[in-house]
Amino acid sequence: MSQDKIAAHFQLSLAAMTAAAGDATLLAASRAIAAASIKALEQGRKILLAGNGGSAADAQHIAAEIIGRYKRDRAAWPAVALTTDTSALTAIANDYGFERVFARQVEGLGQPGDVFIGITTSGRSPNILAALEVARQRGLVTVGMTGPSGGSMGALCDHLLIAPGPETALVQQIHLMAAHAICDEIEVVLGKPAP
Ligand SMILES: O=C(CO)[C@@H](O)[C@H](O)[C@H](O)[C@H](O)COP(=O)(O)O
Ligand SMILES: [Zn+2]
Repeated sequence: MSQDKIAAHFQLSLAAMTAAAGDATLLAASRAIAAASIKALEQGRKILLAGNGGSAADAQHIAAEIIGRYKRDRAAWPAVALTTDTSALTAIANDYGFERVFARQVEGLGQPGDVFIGITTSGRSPNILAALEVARQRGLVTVGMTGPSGGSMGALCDHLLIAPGPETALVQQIHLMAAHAICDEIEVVLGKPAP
């Protein structure tokens, strides 16, 4: 691979990030997700997250920022990625189908007032849509993070962040940038140094 070709990946990323930075709808959604997360954490609720593939890694990354820390030393806040327990994932997939792997965990772990963040760049992953449905039925705040093809998720989501990336990888990059901004806001508002 030529260096020019590698540089082109960075240029594409730059263009996608520039589009995202000027996307008022995305910025408003990010603010709203931060506010909903702050409200839930203030009330002692938790944040659940799920995604497939790279978005599973993003779910884990975001959960780690919240329960560990982003930039500030402060109390731990409850956040769980539903992508990590291979025993639960394989049992649920084996017994109920892969479509239920997150929905079943939301059913077991989710409480009214918790936040569920479902990440799907296409907006079409059945296991994320099923989990959003269960989350809504159980009274969780439902958040979707998706790409340009995921607009129909809006029917299942209290807050929907649509990243204006032209392909999955760039949508993922925008999701992660938005998530870091959201974590930053949560820490600024709630973060006091740990005792
Ligand atoms: O990371 C990547 C591509 O960058 C892949 O692993 C990607 O996440 C997988 O193909 C996922 O299955 C895509 O699912 P989704 O984002 O459409 O819900
Ligand atoms: Zn990837």
